[in-house]
Amino acid sequence: MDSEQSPIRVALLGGGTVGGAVARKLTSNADALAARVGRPLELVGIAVRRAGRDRSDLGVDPALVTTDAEDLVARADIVVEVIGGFEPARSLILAAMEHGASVVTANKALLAEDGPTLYAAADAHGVDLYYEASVAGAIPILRPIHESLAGDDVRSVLGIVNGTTNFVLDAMDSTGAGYSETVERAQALGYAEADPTADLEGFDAAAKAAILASLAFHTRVSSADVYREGISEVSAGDIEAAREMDCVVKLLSICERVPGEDGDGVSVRVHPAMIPRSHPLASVREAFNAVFVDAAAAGELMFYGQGAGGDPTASAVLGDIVAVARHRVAGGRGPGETAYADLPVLPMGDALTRYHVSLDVADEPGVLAKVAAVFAEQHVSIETVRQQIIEDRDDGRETRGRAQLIVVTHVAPDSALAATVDTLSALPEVAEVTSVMRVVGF
Ligand SMILES: NC(=O)C1=CN([C@@H]2O[C@H](COP(=O)(O)OP(=O)(O)OC[C@H]3O[C@@H](n4cnc5c(N)ncnc54)[C@H](O)[C@@H]3O)[C@@H](O)[C@H]2O)C=CC1
Ligand SMILES: N[C@@H](CC=O)C(=O)O
Ligand code: NA
Repeated sequence: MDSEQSPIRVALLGGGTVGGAVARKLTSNADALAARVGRPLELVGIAVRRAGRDRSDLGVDPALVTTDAEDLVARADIVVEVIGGFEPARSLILAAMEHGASVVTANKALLAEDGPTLYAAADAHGVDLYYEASVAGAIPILRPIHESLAGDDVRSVLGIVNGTTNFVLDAMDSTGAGYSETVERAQALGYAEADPTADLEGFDAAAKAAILASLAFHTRVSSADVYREGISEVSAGDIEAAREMDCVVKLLSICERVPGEDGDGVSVRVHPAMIPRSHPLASVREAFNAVFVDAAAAGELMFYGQGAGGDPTASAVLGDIVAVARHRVAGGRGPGETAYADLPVLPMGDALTRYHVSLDVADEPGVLAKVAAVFAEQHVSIETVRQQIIEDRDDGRETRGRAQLIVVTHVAPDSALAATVDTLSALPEVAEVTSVMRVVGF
């Protein structure tokens, strides 16, 4: 039992982008934090991977820096895990809980893979597990869903939850900057994960979608359940096609509760999509994030802010530290996992989506009818179709006998749309399917 005057001991695992910012704010804002908690927070150590590096950037007594994370977790009331990845993060979190420490983590990859194990350990040892920083950085989104909306029924969560990919797509659209140079800038600014593949291939956004869906629908959703496409296949042609439609391309995380005759299911997916420039998500620039939540009684709610970077992420981590420290002072714990609904996660093929398809076709009689027939065979209804003659790129003269067809569909099962594109690609009249992109928000 903590005594009334003794400080609450905080151990920090990881002193990188997020850990460094947390260490600096814990130290520089110590008095205000103590007043908010009702007891001082004492930083008892920072575990790092390698000894001997100059860690003056952390702004703490160098004696606090250690490579012995196992020893550190045994000496803390609150353990803050900002190492990332699966191991040793998972073992250290479990060890911390065994020692009776509450855990604050920003580790979406681990939570989305193994959240139930962490929650079970928190229950078994009567401690808190808080992770607001793991989704959309500084934006308060998990506690609003888990606590503020606990009396409502969430119908959908739609958002931009990866700063790196938004930064890259935004730069490609607005400045025409190249893909690789923009990724390097995102890394230098501390947005990208250590391995940017996690960002660029959508793994980071998929982990966040799994966490959001689990909380929103009271159902266990893991990263493996999430349909995922990243942005590495998004070409300058796709960005241009979007611009011609007065749209932008965004990497969206979409979590929906889908009513069904045999009971509801959930659809959880991450993929690039075209959205109209007039849509509020289109104005989310650089590394910013935004999340829309639609709940039965509340209606639509929008959350916007910085989703990545040291200080913004530290804001969410510190909020969690204060929350769990207050529980220590008052006694008791915050809410645990609610997975009672146990809804099935539906396959991507069943998701209802819309496609934008650009085709380079032979400009001959009957081609449009043949293309339309492929859509009809799959029961995909066409909303708009536009044809333009393809011009010679060098001298602006028309290229004889070729045209571009741009088709936007109505909503249909994703499997039917995918099959339509496969069949179109094999048509002799179709020289090339130049762009395929899902469309959201029209
Ligand atoms: N950077 C960001 O904008 C955000 C990061 N996150 C999450 O926060 C966590 C940390 O991310 P960053 O600070 O960006 O990573 P980082 O790579 O900058 O820092 C990780 C730190 O962990 C330390 N570390 C690695 N292995 C260790 C070990 N075995 N023992 C002790 N320390 C070890 C490293 O030395 C480094 O100081 C990750 O889970 C990440 O997904 C969440 C939201 C935003
Ligand atoms: N790499 C992530 C950091 C936050 O989670 C991102 O780019 O959003
Ligand atoms: Na957050």
